Amino acid sequence: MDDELFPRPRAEVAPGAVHVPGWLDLAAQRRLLAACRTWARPPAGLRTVRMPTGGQMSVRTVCLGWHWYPYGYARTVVDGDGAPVKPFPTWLGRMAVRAVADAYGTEPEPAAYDIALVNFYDGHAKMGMHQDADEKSAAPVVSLSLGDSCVFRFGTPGGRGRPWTDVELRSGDLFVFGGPSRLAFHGVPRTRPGTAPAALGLTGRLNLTLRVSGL
Ligand SMILES: O=C(O)CCC(=O)C(=O)O
Ligand SMILES: [Fe+2]
Repeated sequence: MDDELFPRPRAEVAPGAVHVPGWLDLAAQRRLLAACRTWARPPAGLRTVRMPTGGQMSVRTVCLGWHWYPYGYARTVVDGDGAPVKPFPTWLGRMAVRAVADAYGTEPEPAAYDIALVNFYDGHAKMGMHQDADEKSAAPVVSLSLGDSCVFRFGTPGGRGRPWTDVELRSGDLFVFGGPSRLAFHGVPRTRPGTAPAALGLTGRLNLTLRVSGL
């Protein structure tokens, strides 16, 4: 976006992990938010994920293309209402390809993006350090953020502990992680409630990760 008081530069946080601030302008954020609201509706809508350990995740999630559950992918909501997962739209796949090219400064290369995980964070939600490792493809993960800012903690593939870099992700920001960082541990220790752009009309934070299943 061009209305930042101080422009935030594109930054390579780790090899293959690139933060592109303000990649989506307000109009694009609004369109994406409207789509998320549609996807959140049942059947196969927003749900709370229960972990095999008995706890539950504090984010609420809806999936497109493939349904993620701990720890795998299915075509139906196997740990919820059993409905078929909503389709992954072709426009979202084109957006993912463009995002990777913009982040890496390369020509767009066709890639079969076929999964979106949409996570909703209320003011208390967070996400522990984890790897996105249930995909068979090594294609980069594309992350788009809407609404409240958050602290996005980006570590290494070696383990969930330090070293890591804390990046502030704001509404409209893009973060791509691939190559040597594809399996880096990452998480969201906190969001910053009340920081969403007023004109967006979202209380809380949404994050979409777009992935290639390789399935
Ligand atoms: O909310 C974020 O920025 C990260 C989400 C994430 O890591 C995931 O969905 O696997
Ligand atoms: Fe993740």
